[in-house]
Amino acid sequence: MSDLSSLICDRIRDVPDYPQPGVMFKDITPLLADPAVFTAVVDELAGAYDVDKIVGIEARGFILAAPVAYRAGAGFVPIRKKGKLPSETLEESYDLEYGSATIEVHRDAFTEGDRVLIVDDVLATGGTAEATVELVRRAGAEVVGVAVLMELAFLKGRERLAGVDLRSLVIV
Ligand SMILES: O=P(O)(O)OC[C@H]1O[C@H](OP(=O)(O)OP(=O)(O)O)[C@H](O)[C@@H]1O
Ligand SMILES: Nc1ncnc2[nH]cnc12
Repeated sequence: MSDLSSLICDRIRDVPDYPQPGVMFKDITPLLADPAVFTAVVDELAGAYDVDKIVGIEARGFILAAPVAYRAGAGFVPIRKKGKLPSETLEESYDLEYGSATIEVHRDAFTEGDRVLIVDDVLATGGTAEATVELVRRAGAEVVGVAVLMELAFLKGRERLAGVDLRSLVIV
């Protein structure tokens, strides 16, 4: 395991049975509160891709994706839960580890052919990431990759992202 991966592991707290029995919740708030680790994560992701836009997924994805966009000199595009974006949207519905949701992106969020990196905190079943890839492509952009802090390998989310470059800073 790399130095950064072990720092990340040390700063992610396991919370059993949240938000429902049987789920081991990966809480990133200790990592966010540690300036050295938070900065190292943002720098690592911002330096690894040549993209026009970074996409962040509400809500935890925003916390990582916005500083990555700033550091990379890229634009930031929010993917929001249904009903929060004010202009015309595209939407996708999906299931995740502990529920289901519908997400949206503004129809005009991208310039045709924009190269895009999707950033989120956790990849679990992959439902959220798969729906986001679909939305970005429907909106006319190219998905260069998906980057997450932590991948829960036993939920096999990676299998739902066939053909997509997936980078997980930690795989558990
Ligand atoms: O791989 P999946 O099974 O789809 O799960 C991963 C998603 O679940 C969490 O978001 P959540 O919908 O809980 O929203 P939040 O960021 O608002 O807490 C997490 O931030 C990912 O986006
Ligand atoms: N176990 C988990 N911990 C944190 N975020 C999640 N999103 C989906 N499953 C999760």
